[in-house]
Amino acid sequence: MKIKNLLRIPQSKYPVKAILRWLWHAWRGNRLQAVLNAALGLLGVAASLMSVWAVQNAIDVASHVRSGSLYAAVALMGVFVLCDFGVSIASVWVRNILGIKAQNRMQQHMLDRILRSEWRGRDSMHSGDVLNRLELDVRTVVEFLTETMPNTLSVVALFLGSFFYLFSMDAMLAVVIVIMLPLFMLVSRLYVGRMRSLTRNVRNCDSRVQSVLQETIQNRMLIKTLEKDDTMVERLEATQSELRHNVVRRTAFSLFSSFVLNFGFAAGYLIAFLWGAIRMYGHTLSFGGMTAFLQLVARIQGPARNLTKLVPQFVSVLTAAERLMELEENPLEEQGAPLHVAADGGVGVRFENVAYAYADGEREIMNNFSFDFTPGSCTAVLGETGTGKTTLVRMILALIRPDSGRAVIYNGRGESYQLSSLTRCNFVYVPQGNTLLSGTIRDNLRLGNLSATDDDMLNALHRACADFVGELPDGLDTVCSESGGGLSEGQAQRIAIARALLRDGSVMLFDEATSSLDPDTERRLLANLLADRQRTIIFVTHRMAVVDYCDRVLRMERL
Ligand SMILES: Nc1ncnc2c1ncn2[C@@H]1O[C@H](COP(=O)(O)OP(=O)(O)OP(=O)(O)O)[C@@H](O)[C@H]1O
Repeated sequence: MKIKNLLRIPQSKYPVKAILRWLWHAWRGNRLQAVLNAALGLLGVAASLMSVWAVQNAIDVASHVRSGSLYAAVALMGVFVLCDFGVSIASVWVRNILGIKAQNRMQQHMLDRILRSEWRGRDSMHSGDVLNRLELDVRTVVEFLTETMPNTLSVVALFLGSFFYLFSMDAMLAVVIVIMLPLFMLVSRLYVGRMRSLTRNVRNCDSRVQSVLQETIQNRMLIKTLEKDDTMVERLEATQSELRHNVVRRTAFSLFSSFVLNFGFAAGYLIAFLWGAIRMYGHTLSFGGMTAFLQLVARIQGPARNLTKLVPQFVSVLTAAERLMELEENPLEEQGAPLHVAADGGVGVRFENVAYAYADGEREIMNNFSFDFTPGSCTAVLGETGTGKTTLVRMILALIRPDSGRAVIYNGRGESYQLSSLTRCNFVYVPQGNTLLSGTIRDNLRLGNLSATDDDMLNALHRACADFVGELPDGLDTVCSESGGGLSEGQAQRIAIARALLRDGSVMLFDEATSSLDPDTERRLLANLLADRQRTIIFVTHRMAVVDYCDRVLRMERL
């Protein structure tokens, strides 16, 4: 690889200033741990510097340069060693216990932010990528904020302390070190730029590997039936090989940089040694002084080495923060108290001249669309595939917004409100397919209403024609695996309907919600649902049996 190529700095998405501002906000949530770590680090520095002095003192006493008790001098050395032990035990405790708390807090914050943001009809990132960011990038950022940064403080303090000690012994050498600092800054700037892009590539590839793994595991039954086990393993190998390639490039650059750095350190130590030896030869430095001098040079090189080790960590955190900032790119939905529309005289939904096209879509899905789902009505929404039925449901639930025109929820009192995330509380929605989560049936039903009693749940299950739950050996406590595993599609669908019925909304929205039911169960379910005519009902369906139960039909046409 050409050295010129190694040093090339590519552009990054966010300016460093914006990333640092983001990190500063994140740090404010983890102050306690960071401050504790910093305090422990500084105590460690104090103990370390005192032990340099104690060693010099003991050697000077032993070589009669200074008077005093040798035993007391060695005992003092012991005390500082013990202090060092104490500090390191305390910092392991703080790191492990408070560290996991800080990580959990940041994960919760990020998840909350993702859930509250706008969705716009399609996720821009693969869920495997999002998970990878929530696990690894959160860990990198938290470790940096709560460990690396406070440790940097102590490393800098140790560096400065040693520097002034050295200055008092040999001003000339200390000044030479200061002169070298700008050179170090320049080299590290080049290094950071290049390393950032290499790290970004590695992290992106790692996300892709996780995405392939997750999708394969999630769909392993489908893959088995398509007999594509080998294809998926090959796909994993292809992404992994890309990851390996990027890791090799980063490692090559990292080794090259550390070779240059270590060469510099080794040369520095030899020069310092020669300098001290010449002074000792000329009797301007004692044996104890020479020992302390070499220890100090090592103690300056130690923190300087540590500072250079911080640079790759700094690079990693810039990359991790950037990837987390991308998770926060989607704007937040309107936040505030839910807007419950009073159900006096029933609640309806009205579309007035609505136009809509997906941002990345090729055509308009709605154009001058008007329809009134009047209070208490039961409407069947029909239409060929791709005509926009699901888009209509998304708009009612305010997951997407009209490009023009008005979509409102209103009641018999004449109050009307623009559909938004705040009006979502008025809807009871049963989506297509199996939407149960892992946990017991009770856990799933509680998602509909956290305060529902067992009686409420059994009542809702009865209305959803899911009385079979009562006959299961564990009843409501029956455990389902992911996506309602252990239940048939039709059983899972009816539990999902019961879950929706437990929600207290005035408008019920069913998106192909009876597709897995046999005709008899479907008829009983529809009769139960329509017995409650206080609610407005919207069925998106292809099934004629459903249409027979509805009093109105909305036919969606392809534009
Ligand atoms: N997130 C999206 N981005 C871009 N285009 C989309 C998006 N979601 C849907 N579409 C397009 O919008 C059109 C309407 O889709 P929609 O899902 O609303 O149809 P549908 O009537 O519900 O179809 P089906 O009966 O097959 O469920 C389709 O042409 C589809 O390709």
